[in-house]
Amino acid sequence: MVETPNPLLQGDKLTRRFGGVVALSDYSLTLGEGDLLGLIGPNGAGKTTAFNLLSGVLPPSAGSITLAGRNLTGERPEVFARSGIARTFQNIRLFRDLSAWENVAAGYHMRHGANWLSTILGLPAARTSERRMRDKACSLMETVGLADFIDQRAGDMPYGHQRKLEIARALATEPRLLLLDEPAAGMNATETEELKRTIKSIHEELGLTLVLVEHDMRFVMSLCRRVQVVNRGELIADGTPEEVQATPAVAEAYLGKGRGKKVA
Ligand SMILES: Nc1ncnc2c1ncn2[C@@H]1O[C@H](COP(=O)(O)OP(=O)(O)OP(=O)(O)O)[C@@H](O)[C@H]1O
Repeated sequence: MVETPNPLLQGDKLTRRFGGVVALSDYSLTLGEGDLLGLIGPNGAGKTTAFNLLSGVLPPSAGSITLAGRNLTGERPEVFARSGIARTFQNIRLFRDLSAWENVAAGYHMRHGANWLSTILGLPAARTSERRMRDKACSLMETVGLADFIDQRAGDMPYGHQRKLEIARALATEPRLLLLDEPAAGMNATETEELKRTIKSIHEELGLTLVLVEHDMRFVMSLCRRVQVVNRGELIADGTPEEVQATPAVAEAYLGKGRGKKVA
């Protein structure tokens, strides 16, 4: 296990049951500022459940979640978001008919609250704040490599760009911790490489703490210095990519399912 003094996030013995199904059992996670963690595991292992608990989408059946010393256990997702935990979802959830920058601006509204009425009425203060928001949104779109797509309708953007736009929108909530749920899902090799660069730059330049769930092993192992593996709701490994790959339970978790998937 990894020791982390002054943790940013502490998930302690998190358990989630759905009727008789234990989706996650006694799962613990401690993250320091600036950590970049990959969470992997076979289908149905409990990864999405872990993300749902860490972002407040679901309350845990047992256990606790603390962000920078504040106990968030049982709070609503909005409270998690305002406290600084942002996430993306497996399925793209953009406002398809809005422009790319407006989607990013929606993230600012989530964080700071929106005065939509003054925006609609076109009051001068609202116009100034809209300009400011557009500038901020553009700068984040630059960070994720979408500077050329500011005014494009989100629904018309290529798939890989839409996924990066979701990341920009999550960044607009000014998170302390960003959870990325299968960010490379459905991407081709070029898009995946671009995404890797984007995540690296968010991590290194913005110094953001990140956790990502991903099925693409190569992607996780080459990006994350720390990897956790869950299987059947239980944490079975937590360490460097090399340590995790040398853990017999990890090979068993993948190979034992008869899928012959190599952990590499
Ligand atoms: N809302 C729910 N109701 C009942 N069972 C659920 C629910 N959500 C998840 N489960 C069960 O909990 C277990 C863990 O599911 P989870 O979606 O967290 O796994 P996962 O690792 O994200 O899987 P995948 O890689 O396939 O997305 C599975 O057995 C799943 O069927």
